[in-house]
Amino acid sequence: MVVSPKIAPSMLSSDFANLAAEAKRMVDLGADWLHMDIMKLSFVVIDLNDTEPFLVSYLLTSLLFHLQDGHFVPNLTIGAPVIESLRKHTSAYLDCHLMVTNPMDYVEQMGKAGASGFTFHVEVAKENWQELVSKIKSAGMRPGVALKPGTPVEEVYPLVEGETPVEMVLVMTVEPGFGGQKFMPNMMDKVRALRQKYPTLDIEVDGGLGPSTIEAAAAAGANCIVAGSSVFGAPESGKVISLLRTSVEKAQPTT
Ligand SMILES: O=C(CO)[C@@H](O)[C@H](O)COP(=O)(O)O
Ligand SMILES: [Fe+2]
Repeated sequence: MVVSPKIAPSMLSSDFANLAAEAKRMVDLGADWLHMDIMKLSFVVIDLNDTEPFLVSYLLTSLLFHLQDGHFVPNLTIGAPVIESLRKHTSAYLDCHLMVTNPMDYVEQMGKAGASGFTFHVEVAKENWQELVSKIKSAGMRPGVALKPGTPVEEVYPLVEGETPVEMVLVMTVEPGFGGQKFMPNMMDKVRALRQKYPTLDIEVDGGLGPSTIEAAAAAGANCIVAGSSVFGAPESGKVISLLRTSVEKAQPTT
């Protein structure tokens, strides 16, 4: 075994009202990591004519706050307070995927909240990735870098080879933003290129993974598998988790 499989159910597809119980259920069914998608709202539509003045002022203040960051993806999910609450209920590895435009702003709070891995997007960290990676490590988290489908894989090479390297590359196999989308098989070229160059690197795939797509991802060399709708939507989630693991194990070269 060169790299060990890490099966990471995406909690984006879980019942948010029962997050702690859902996390325990996944760990009991064999999950190695819990994948937490942290996204920021892109745009707010409000009808000002029909709104109380105090609410208008509150909404405008929030909107200004959001605009400092929020235009990476058109969705709003969870943040550090939820990670902090969940951490009280589980010791599992919380694999946090930050879909925000200013990841640096979140390092300290995510570290304090109890995040285990902090994966930022290369598209928004071209200028400051070295400082970002150092801060993530100092905050006690494992740094990872993600790339969107349209981003060439070469863009992450310097981050893997840097003096303070990232420890995981996350290849997006759908456009970031939502669960339940269709897997993009052509992204496997990126995974193959990464695996050939870095035999022991953790390579994560995220988006549309499940029984019908895992073979392609595992054969290309992915070992960390994020799966949301295929795991939570299955009648027997544990069977899907085991199948994902077996596929990764089978595809590994034996040493
Ligand atoms: O980062 C994302 C979406 O932006 C993912 O982590 C999804 O949550 C994966 O969900 P499925 O495609 O497996 O349903
Ligand atoms: Fe994700």
